[in-house]
Amino acid sequence: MATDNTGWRAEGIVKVYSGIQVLKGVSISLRPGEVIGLVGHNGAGKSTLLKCLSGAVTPEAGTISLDGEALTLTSPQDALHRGISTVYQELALLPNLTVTENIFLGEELTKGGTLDRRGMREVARDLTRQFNLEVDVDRRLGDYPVATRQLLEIAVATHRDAKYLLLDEPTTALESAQVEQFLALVRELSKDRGLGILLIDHKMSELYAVADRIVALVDGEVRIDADVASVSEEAIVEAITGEPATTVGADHQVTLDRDEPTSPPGDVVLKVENLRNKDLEDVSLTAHAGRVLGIYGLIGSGRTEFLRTLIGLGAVDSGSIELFGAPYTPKSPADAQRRGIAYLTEERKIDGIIPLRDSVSNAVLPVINRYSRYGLQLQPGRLRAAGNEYMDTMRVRGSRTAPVASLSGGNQQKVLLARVLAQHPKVLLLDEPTKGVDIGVKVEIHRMLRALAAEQGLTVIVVSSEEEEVLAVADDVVIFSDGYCSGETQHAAGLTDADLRKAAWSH
Ligand SMILES: Nc1ncnc2c1ncn2[C@@H]1O[C@H](COP(=O)(O)OP(=O)(O)OP(=O)(O)O)[C@@H](O)[C@H]1O
Repeated sequence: MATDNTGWRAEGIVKVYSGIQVLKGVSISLRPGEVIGLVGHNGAGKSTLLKCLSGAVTPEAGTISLDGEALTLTSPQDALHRGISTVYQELALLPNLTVTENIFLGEELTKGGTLDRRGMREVARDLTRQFNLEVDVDRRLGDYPVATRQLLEIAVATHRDAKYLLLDEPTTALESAQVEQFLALVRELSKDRGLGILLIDHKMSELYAVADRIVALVDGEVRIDADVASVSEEAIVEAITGEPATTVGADHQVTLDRDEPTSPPGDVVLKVENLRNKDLEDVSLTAHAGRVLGIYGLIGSGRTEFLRTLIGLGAVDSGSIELFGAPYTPKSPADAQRRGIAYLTEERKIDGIIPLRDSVSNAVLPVINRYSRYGLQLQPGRLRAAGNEYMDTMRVRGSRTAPVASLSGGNQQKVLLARVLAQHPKVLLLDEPTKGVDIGVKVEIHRMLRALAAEQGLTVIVVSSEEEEVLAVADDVVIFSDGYCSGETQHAAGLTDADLRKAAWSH
């Protein structure tokens, strides 16, 4: 805790949603140059705290002060003018505007009463260069991958004279090289430029790499607030999950018992040969029943486009696909679903959740036909019961009747996984399945996916930017690079993080 008045301090913050105290009197302080790592289970209240501190929501009780002076923040703009800049989980920049327009949104430069387009473009170029972002500042932001947009959000946040930076899970969309770049940036911004940074992150290794202090929130209360040197990862994992760290594992060692027998490759379920389209140069691979196939590759390597092509969202210009031994031409997501393929998107906000429907409906909507008697009359009771069961399996925390958009980010991700399970698929295509999911549940999801393959004979295909995740969950691994996949499969058990990174770069 700060002993003098420098920095900002929040005390006794209480936030209530639907009669429930989501924050139960949280106190936290941040000094210039300091990095706080804020951790906690999905739904612990981390994003809500950040929103209270940035003026996006008003707490029911509590005080915030800056350098000893009491503050009442009325909006994020208000906070911004006082030097508090925030990057939320939901990206806020506008995809239809250019990179430059996004950087200056609402704060455009003028010269002689007119917009100074040239000046703005120059600043934009400088800023993107500083952040090693290879973007054309005149292009639409929406043309760039999520990772680029995420880094740009951070660039924009620091650009506006920020003294304090609040970041909500900024690394979920980044791959390892970009994460390293981001962590270096956090160090530079805090230690060289003196910014105070509050960083929400589920990955212990990232927090231990940059944080000076760790604050762990559990069910809306501060459970740990300690210098990073004085608190062990195990203690934090235990506080968050309520289980000893030895059974859960910190994120960098989320490995399952690799001695467990993996089933030998069963029938070939999916065989892709020389698949080509505008995003895929030449992709061949084979996936078997009863196995988990990990697809590893850098962002832009074609891994996401490949999954989308398999469900009919990308054209097949040439090459062949066989599904269960018969030729398969992907037509549409609905057709793919009828053939037993379930797909989890990486972009839950764009083509995932239906924000205004509740979580149970979100999980079961794609299989609604199964619950209508004689194809006519819906059986809502059975439907909800089934939905609730999947919510339990995925340990979704939060209201099941409120709009799913009011659930925490990690819990929304779990709802989407529940939706995939509800389809009783034979083939699972999962793009970044544990994005934003907390440490405890992440391990559970890995176990569940392996069990679905080993015990029920499903074919599970997982795309992940995290080497640890690929190695923890997959039996076999293929590498995507620049739209190519040779089809050469390696056993995950013998591989290391470094092997994967090297392979992805050297193809
Ligand atoms: N606008 C809202 N309306 C109703 N409930 C909300 C709203 N925003 C958050 N909540 C609830 O507050 C609780 C805390 O959510 P919050 O998003 O702060 O969690 P979190 O710790 O950031 O989780 P995650 O790690 O999943 O991002 C959750 O139970 C969530 O459903």
